[in-house]
Amino acid sequence: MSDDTSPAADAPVPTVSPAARLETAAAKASVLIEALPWLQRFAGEIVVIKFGGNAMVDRALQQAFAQDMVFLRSAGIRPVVVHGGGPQISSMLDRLGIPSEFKGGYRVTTPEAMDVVRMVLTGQVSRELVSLINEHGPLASAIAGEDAGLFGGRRRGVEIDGELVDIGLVGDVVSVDPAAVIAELNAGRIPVVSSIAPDLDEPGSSLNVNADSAAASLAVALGAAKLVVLTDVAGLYGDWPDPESLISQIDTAELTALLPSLQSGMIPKMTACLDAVLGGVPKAAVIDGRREHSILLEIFTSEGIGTEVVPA
Ligand SMILES: Nc1ncnc2c1ncn2[C@@H]1O[C@H](COP(=O)(O)OP(=O)(O)O)[C@@H](O)[C@H]1O
Ligand SMILES: CC(=O)N[C@@H](CCC(=O)OP(=O)(O)O)C(=O)O
Repeated sequence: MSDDTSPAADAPVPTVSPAARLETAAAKASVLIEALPWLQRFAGEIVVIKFGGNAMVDRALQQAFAQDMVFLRSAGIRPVVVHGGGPQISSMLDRLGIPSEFKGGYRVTTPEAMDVVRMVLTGQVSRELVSLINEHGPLASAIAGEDAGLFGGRRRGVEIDGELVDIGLVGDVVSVDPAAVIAELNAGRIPVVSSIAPDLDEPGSSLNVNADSAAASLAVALGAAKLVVLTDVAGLYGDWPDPESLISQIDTAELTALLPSLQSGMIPKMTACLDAVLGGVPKAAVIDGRREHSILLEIFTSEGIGTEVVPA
């Protein structure tokens, strides 16, 4: 008797021994069992995940990320995605011939650049992520920080060599009304949030907010159990770029002391983790988004991966 799934008569005979197959099956079972305390710990909890622009440029990584979000949702966790898009914004500004530079890890944002930031984050990056997640079911919905009063922002400069430097339409999130995100979560959806905030001091104008910082503000407002930041390095290096200096755990006091020595994109990222944990989120982790399914390893295994920030 034969059906569609039976091997063809001339198919090669599998060479794996029954003992090896049992061993593989046992290893798979032990991975599932290792996940049990973490499934129990995070059941029903909100986890805010920041998906960084540099980890998003690869299509296969984006697809794996979308699958992971659906996995978390199906396992009873409530993921909220905050996405970046720095490289995508830079590439569009380049194509349009609009000059762009970073100061202290933040993009100097002119009104012309701000239009591009909004277009790329809400019209391109967010849409792509929503459609990838929705390949697995009608789960994801996009929310911009400008929608339904989600974020309120205030302009900020950056301190360089002790001097406050103006970087244009760049802001911090100073108020969060998470009602729209909670409504989506309660409807069983995976909210996908873009980091733009209306300027509270300039009605009608919006601010470019670093996505790490927006993710931290949202995690605090939602009372998230964890903030996970996916990026394009293994984690925080104490002595960048010495590969031996990867830090696996750091507390808020140690991080506060280390912060002034950090460079470029790590400044907003580690400030975000610090603010999240000081704001009551029990743990924040920076992990390597270049490794497929790294978020599952971070949430469901005892060791975790990358750099974990914990209260002092
Ligand atoms: N101490 C450090 N540890 C790790 N990465 C660092 C450090 N200092 C600077 N970096 C740089 O920060 C980058 C991550 O920031 P960024 O490019 O803004 O990431 P993302 O797009 O994920 O937000 C890394 O690729 C690395 O080049
Ligand atoms: C003020 C500021 O720098 N905003 C960022 C917003 C996007 C972002 O944060 O993207 P990543 O997470 O990929 O870096 C920018 O314009 O690039």
